[in-house]
Amino acid sequence: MAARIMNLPKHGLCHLMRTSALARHYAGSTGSASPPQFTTLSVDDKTGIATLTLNRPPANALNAAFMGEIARSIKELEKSKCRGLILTSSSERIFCAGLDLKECYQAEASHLQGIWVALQNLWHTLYSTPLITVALINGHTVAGGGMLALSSEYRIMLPNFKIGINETMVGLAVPMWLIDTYLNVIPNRRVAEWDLTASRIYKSEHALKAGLVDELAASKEQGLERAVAFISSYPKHSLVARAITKRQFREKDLKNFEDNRQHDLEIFLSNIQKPNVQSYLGEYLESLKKKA
Ligand SMILES: CC/C=C\C/C=C\CCC/C=C/CC(=O)SCCNC(=O)CCNC(=O)[C@H](O)C(C)(C)COP(=O)(O)OP(=O)(O)OC[C@H]1O[C@@H](n2cnc3c(N)ncnc32)[C@H](O)[C@@H]1OP(=O)(O)O
Repeated sequence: MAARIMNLPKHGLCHLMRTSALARHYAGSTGSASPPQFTTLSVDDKTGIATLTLNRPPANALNAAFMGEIARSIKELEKSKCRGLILTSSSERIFCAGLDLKECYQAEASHLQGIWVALQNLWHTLYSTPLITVALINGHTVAGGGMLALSSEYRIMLPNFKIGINETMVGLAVPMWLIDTYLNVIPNRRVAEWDLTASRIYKSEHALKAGLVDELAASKEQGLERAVAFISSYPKHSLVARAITKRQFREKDLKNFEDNRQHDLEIFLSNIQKPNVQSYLGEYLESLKKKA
């Protein structure tokens, strides 16, 4: 792929800013002059396809800064009239392990609020984007990581990894906007209800059979080729009509979310601060450490 890291394309399909200009833009929108820290973004000039690589070792766990960075990149790509976006990970084992649980444990309410608002914004940005979105799931992806994959339009996964939404296992309810996102992929309500109440985690091969992912690829390289083929299958002249159609499919879910945004935040803050949830989180974090 003739990709360049944050460089100006020749043909005008993508009008991305150079890195320094992007940094100035971030400064304007966030009050911070720092350039992207946890992601790399490359754009193929010829295809107009961007690849956003998640790079927050060891697990691409989502904190507010990381989520803000992903959402801002998507917004930039929209403005640049890029055609499609491939989300992938720099790790060979983990696509995304969901929220950074270390930051959810014994944290100040204001910090927890920042995390949840960033998660809400990221979901809204990804779920509503007119870009053609593909998650190239080259590692485990659970909880908030599952959200990233399921909010994309097409999922290509490498073998022998795990995917799913395991919030009830962490002791918390799945928010309605994530249920809607799940139903958009697995429309069988009984299966979706069972999966989400039971915190069901699928292995890649089973996820393909269940329709949770669309394709398996033998390697990241093959997955990238397949992702480009999927995005390129939409002719240029249909992109606007395509985006409007996508929006119409997702509009009800987006409106439900907007109507309940504040309530959703309050539920999260109340649940996450409960002593039993915090105590479970502490044990869960210990169990993750012991694995190492
Ligand atoms: C708090 C929940 C709140 C609300 C939920 C309500 C609504 C849901 C809406 C969507 C939002 C979701 C919330 C979440 O995302 S909660 C996050 C839940 N995540 C998990 O349960 C994943 C836990 N991790 C794993 O299961 C495995 O790590 C994984 C399968 C991803 C990879 O396994 P592998 O064996 O390859 O690696 P590990 O050795 O386990 O991990 C490597 C290092 O990464 C650290 N790690 C892993 N996950 C997290 C995490 N979520 N946060 C912070 N750190 C994480 C792990 O400790 C290892 O670190 P080191 O020991 O190497 O330092």
